[in-house]
Amino acid sequence: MKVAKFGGSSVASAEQIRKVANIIKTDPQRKFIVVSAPGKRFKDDEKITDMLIQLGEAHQRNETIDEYIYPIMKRFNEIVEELNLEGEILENIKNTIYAILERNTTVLEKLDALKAVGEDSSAKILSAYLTLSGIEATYMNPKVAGIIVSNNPGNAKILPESFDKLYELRNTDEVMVIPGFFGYTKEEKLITFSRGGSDITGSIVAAGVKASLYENFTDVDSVYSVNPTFVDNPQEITTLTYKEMRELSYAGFSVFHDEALIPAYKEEIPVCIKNTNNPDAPGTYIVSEKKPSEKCVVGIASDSGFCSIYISKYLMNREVGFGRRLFHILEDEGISFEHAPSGIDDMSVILRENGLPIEKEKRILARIQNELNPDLISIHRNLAMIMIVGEGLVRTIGVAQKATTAISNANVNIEMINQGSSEVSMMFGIKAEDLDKAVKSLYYAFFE
Ligand SMILES: Nc1ncnc2c1ncn2[C@@H]1O[C@H](COP(=O)(O)OP(=O)(O)O)[C@@H](O)[C@H]1O
Ligand SMILES: N[C@@H](CC(=O)OP(=O)(O)O)C(=O)O
Repeated sequence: MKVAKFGGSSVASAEQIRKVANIIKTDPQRKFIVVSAPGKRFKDDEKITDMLIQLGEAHQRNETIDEYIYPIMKRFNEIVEELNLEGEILENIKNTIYAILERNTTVLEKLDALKAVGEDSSAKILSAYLTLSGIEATYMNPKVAGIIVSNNPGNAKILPESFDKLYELRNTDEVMVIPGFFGYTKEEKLITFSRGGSDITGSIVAAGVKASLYENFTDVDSVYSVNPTFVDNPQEITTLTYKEMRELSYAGFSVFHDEALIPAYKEEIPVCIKNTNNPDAPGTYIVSEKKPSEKCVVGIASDSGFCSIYISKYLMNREVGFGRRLFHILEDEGISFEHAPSGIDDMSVILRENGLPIEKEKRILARIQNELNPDLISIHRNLAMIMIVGEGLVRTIGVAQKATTAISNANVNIEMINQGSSEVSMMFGIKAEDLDKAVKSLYYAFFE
């Protein structure tokens, strides 16, 4: 039996939902369906999740909310009407939104409950439409399904007891439609995963019911070897290992959430990325092992929005506990770091820029200065990271030289190189403004 997750672009309109129903119809193995909230129908369209967040923020500011609720209801109204569904669903969505706004909960809990309305409504709409189309289907709330999560609003983590509970759903005769993106704490509080988290729900359900395949339906035929916004018609990837995909999605392949691989990986459930608009295309398979290929690099991922804290102190290597004290300061300030390359007298800590707002920057620099007494400390913002990924990297000579030559041919300065800790990737830090030319040059060096 298969778990199929349909992303925001797959449920963005009535037309897309009809395609989804056909895909479910053509394969009776597709028993567990996970859906996102309606996403973008065209480039500059708005995602329902973003509209719900704006509504929540306006409510917090005590603004009138009608102008925020109206476009949300208009989107759902169009979908429900075009699919000829009962208007009762719309009433239900509207009442849910108002009930959340009136509830006496914390700001973050309220925002999470609002964000979940998108996925929850999609699941109700799709199950009603499947039933109308003659497929026995039922809406299944994540609480009833057993998706139990930690109490971290906007960043839930799955709790291990969820999987046994999900296993009990395994022998269903009906198609079960589960909203993605959220679960419930043991105290029954609704908490969402991080953005893009319906992929995580799909993987959790696949692991729980021990599916034979987790299909992730989106709007591209496959995972491409580079983000298609950088290069026209990039090469398609037919097979990736979990390790490769984890690195690539962490580093910017937004087609699949980087946290979504872990549950499927632990149960060795293959994942297939497929296109709702072209379901006959074979898609990209993510598996535990693949035949060694002649290509050592499978993908080049990149992301901007990083910054680095650079610290230099003569004889740092001899100062016992220097690194620990530095990380302790970051921990104390609630900051997680991404990478920490170091030398004899120097250390850099790479962070996501949104984790280091300007108001925190001053305090942290002062603490590092006072508590670690370095010779030099500086912060560099607007950095981008490029990750070259492939299981073949370890056994291929000359990859670093090929990559650095490609970056220098693009006339781009490398601010940082990180290789070694992960056997399947090599990372380069550059200025964000140089990202486009560096990625293009790397792509041509490795794939053309
Ligand atoms: N390497 C890549 N291969 C394919 N798609 C990619 C890649 N990197 C980024 N993307 C983007 O991911 C998008 C699909 O992910 P997403 O927008 O989350 O879809 P969904 O609406 O199905 O959740 C694609 O349209 C594409 O722009
Ligand atoms: N709707 C949520 C969760 C999600 O997974 O969406 P999508 O499938 O559109 O990436 C978000 O926008 O974050």
